[in-house]
Amino acid sequence: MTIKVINISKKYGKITALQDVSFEVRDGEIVGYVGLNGAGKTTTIEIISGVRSPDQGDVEIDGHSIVKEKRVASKNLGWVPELPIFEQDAKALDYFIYLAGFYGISTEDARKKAQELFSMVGLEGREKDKLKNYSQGMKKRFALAVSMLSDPKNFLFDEVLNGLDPQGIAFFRDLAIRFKKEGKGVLFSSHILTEIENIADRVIFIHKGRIMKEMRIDEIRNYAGSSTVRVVLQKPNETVIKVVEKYGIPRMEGNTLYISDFKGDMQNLFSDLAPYGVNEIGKVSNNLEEIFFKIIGLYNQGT
Ligand SMILES: Nc1ncnc2c1ncn2[C@@H]1O[C@H](COP(=O)(O)OP(=O)(O)OP(=O)(O)O)[C@@H](O)[C@H]1O
Repeated sequence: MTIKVINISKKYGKITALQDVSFEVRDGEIVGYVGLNGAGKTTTIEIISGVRSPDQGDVEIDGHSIVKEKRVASKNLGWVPELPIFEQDAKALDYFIYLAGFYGISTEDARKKAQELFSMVGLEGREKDKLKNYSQGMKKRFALAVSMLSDPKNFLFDEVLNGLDPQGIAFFRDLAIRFKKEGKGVLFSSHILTEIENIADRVIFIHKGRIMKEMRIDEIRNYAGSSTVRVVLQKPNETVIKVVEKYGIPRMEGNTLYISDFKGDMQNLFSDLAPYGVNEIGKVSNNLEEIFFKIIGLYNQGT
């Protein structure tokens, strides 16, 4: 177990940003943290990283409390913020060496580390540029290099793909996969489910500060791959459900019948439903965005 979020809550004045949020990110696992803008992702990540305090609850990083043992706990944590802001007039390399000082790394060792890490994040040749002149993508790469100073076992990527070019997106995705292979844990937040579908092992859905659901990626894929049939009936009654049970998992909403995980023949279904007057019949796709909306309760169509 690596990152353990235990019942954290956070309010900003009257706004409840987080309410009783708990989850884990284990070794060698990429966990997607998905929610709409304002759902509470950044607040969660800032609390895990120790830059923000929870009103209640705690986070353990490899068994160390971020609230009570911040120094030890945060040593094993690398954090790439959503919008790294480096307005310093300082040159990237100088600032990197300065920050390395906080980790007890000497200037000489920091220079060596810089060579390795600037090249690793694709910033070689740009060491002498001023940070304020870096592009957003470069700032993210720089934040990543800084986050790797203590060679942490756990990473927090907050909307890291946002605003990146395709090369930058591929870079951060590949990196997350590499970390996973090295047995590290990665929490990867995003407001777009498809963005993390190909890399995450599990997805945690957050909405209005609460965890709505946790799903393994294969469960999400199965869900997306299964089809749902939607039938609008003229004269439905309570016997309909029994009649269509053999086709999948039925559910009535007013005059509309939904059969999720549909297996069978549409013609046969049509005949079986004929006595109830079929107005409309058809398959509904379950794309990832629909699944997302369904899970967070903003969408009632389909299953
Ligand atoms: N410093 C703050 N002061 C007051 N309210 C805040 C502050 N930071 C966040 N909030 C509010 O807390 C809620 C959660 O915000 P948060 O930034 O954690 O969401 P998010 O999921 O990261 O959103 P986004 O995808 O837009 O970054 C929102 O309602 C937001 O307006």
